Amino acid sequence: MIAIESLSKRFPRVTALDRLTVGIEPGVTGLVGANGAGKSTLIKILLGLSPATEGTASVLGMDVATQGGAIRERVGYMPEHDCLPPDVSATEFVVHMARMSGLPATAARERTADTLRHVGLYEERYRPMGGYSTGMKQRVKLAQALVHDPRLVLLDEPTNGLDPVGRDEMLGLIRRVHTDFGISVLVTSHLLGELERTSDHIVVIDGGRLLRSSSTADFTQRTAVLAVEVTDTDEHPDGTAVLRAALRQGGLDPHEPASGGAPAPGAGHVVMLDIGGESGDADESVLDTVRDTVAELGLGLVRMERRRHQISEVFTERSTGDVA
Ligand SMILES: Nc1ncnc2c1ncn2[C@@H]1O[C@H](COP(=O)(O)OP(=O)(O)OP(=O)(O)O)[C@@H](O)[C@H]1O
Repeated sequence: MIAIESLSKRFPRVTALDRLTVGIEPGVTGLVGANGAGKSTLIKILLGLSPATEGTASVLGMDVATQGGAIRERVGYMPEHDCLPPDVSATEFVVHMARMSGLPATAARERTADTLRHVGLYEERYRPMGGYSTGMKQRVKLAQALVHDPRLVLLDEPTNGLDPVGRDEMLGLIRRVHTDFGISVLVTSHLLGELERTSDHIVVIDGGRLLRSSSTADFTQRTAVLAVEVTDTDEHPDGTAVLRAALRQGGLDPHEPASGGAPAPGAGHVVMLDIGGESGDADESVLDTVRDTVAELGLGLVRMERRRHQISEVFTERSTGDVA
């Protein structure tokens, strides 16, 4: 869908993209990076709206430097910021965008009605958009990106400003853009864990550089971790500290739960251990060691739970130097 080769974008004082090389396959791809990582800059270059300083990129086989117009005919784009005229209705606006994309008047009206229904806007689509909630505005922005039936859509922070329920609904809609219509999606987010369930593939950029590009499953399964939750006792008022020390003596390498993301209930009493390798199969002897250590210390064992890494942990580990 997209081929990016050694792409750089330098502004006078900032390098927004730094020799980025990555390929995007059909499906849903999450482009993840902190604010300022270069996501919006990349999208603007892919649409042919902003020239790269160096390097090349193509979208659906078309060169972004010379075929921007043709790319924008076949690609849908949902910009990050509020961009809707307040005094026209969603229907008027989306019909207009469909006409701009080259649809004849009748087809534009039909496609607009279908698309607005698909994103969950009904009677309110005849009202001026100035009175819409953020969630409704985001839906209109998604609808105008889809109305001309593109092969690919680029969605820049579509969950921005939404509450948790609105976020989940938007992510569900995005997933269905691919499953129901076969349209490929490149969707950005600065929230690291947000796209885990929505995307087939995750690309992480940081400071304009590629940090990692892999399937979502690879991201979260690469290593298994064991969460061990214990109670405190009168003898050991800090159960996790004493367990960590004892496990280290036993040759294991326990660590604290990653910060970021909502702490799980009881997170203050959890010790994490990396177990198993690429396959995620735990070495049984590690489980035995943990159980015996907890028993010898006389702590209560609340749970031993094997779980997958979360994307946010990839970042946390990176910053502490554990993962290249
Ligand atoms: N027109 C511009 N002139 C100068 N600097 C720019 C311009 N556009 C972006 N930048 C800078 O380039 C860097 C990358 O910005 P970009 O908007 O691509 O990041 P982002 O990952 O999309 O973050 P956000 O989600 O906050 O928009 C930032 O440091 C930004 O300040």
